[in-house]
Amino acid sequence: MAALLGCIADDFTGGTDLAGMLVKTGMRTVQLIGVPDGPPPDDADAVVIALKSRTSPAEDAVAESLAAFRWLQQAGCRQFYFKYCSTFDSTPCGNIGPVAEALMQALDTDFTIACPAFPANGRTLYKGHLFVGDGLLSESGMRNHPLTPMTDANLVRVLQQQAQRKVGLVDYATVSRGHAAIRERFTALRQLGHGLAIVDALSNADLDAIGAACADLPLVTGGSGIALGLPQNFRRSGLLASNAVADALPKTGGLRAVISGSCSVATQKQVEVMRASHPAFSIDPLRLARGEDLVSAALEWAGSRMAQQPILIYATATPDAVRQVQGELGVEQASQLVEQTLSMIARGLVQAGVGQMIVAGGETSGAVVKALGVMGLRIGPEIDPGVPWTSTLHDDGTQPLALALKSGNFGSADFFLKAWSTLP
Ligand SMILES: Nc1ncnc2c1ncn2[C@@H]1O[C@H](COP(=O)(O)OP(=O)(O)O)[C@@H](O)[C@H]1O
Ligand SMILES: O=C(O)[C@@H](O)C(=O)COP(=O)(O)O
Repeated sequence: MAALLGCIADDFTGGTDLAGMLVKTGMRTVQLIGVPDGPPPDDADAVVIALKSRTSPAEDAVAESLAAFRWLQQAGCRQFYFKYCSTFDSTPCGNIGPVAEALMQALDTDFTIACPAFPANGRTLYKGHLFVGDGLLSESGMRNHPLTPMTDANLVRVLQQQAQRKVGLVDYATVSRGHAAIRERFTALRQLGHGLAIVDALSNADLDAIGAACADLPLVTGGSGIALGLPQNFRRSGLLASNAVADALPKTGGLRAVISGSCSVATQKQVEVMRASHPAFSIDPLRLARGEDLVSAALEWAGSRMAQQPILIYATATPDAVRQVQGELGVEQASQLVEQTLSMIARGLVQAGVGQMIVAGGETSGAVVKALGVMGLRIGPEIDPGVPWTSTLHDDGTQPLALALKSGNFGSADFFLKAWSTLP
């Protein structure tokens, strides 16, 4: 049977976050890296196409997202999902609005929602304002993000700056009254000429109600949270089995390594914790810019060390250090140098016997996964909310690798240490 839900994720960690959420709710889910050439898998209830488009210019993000959409449409999907970050990460030019509107046009629909809420990870929305933990988005570590600094927590305003259509709000007073009230508000907003609506949400119960209200929307957009409520719609219409077990992974072996190019607050703590007890190698972008071969140096350093215990290779740095590097090299060049270096190191590590790897950072994961020639990911058990283990799929017979793509801001402080124990 054809897949039911067709998803387009704007980065690779976001893709596994969404795919993990769908798997937890009993949908058999496959994540594909980029738009595939071949036919769709015939045993998936949901397909996530992961792009690396979050920081691309809007025209490129739109073109890639439309190509993914067409493939998913041909695969027979009945509803479409545009997944972006739970902290609404977008560059100052912003491509969440343009991609959402291009997909609306392709689907010939005049209304969709935008809801990045993910309460299990502390992302809640109230009166259109996004909170990260106890504070506003604009007061969180996201204000210092190297590529997508978020300095305004009012998402109605942020999305309106990126969109042509009018952006409205489904506020908490409505959401707390349940799915029928939410649906009525959709109708009212439509009649008032709004094409997009930010939706408040504080809890998983709110996400269930929002999901139910979205049953007839051809397109939903959001973080991974609102995926919680969608599978139930397919069950109600008899399209999805009620108790599918969807997170089985093959056993893998091999050496263990962590690659981190994320400078987010959670990753900084995780790097600090791992460095205290495990071998760690730091990548300095200014040394890279001077032409030093840190790929060979890191691989040589890793050599015998990783036979003993998991190793860490990281470019993770404080906001001040990142600002200094970006001041000298420029934002683009700094991130490209780091991403390219980490992905070449990842490839070298796999060639040297690493079979289980954690990659921290969305852009970083995109670069690494591409360098490893991964075609798709099977989704396995969750390590922490939003981060599942996955197993790589290759089209050239390469052995699968156990890979965890960790979003910058997800995971407990000991994530890099404890994750191995949840591997099958
Ligand atoms: N020390 C550094 N200086 C400048 N840029 C860096 C440094 N370390 C990492 N970066 C870049 O910062 C970006 C972090 O983004 P990403 O990998 O998406 O992490 P996150 O998931 O935390 O957002 C990447 O492009 C990475 O190459
Ligand atoms: O929704 C989320 O927060 C994540 O799934 C996500 O997209 C994180 O992106 P990065 O922080 O760039 O890893």
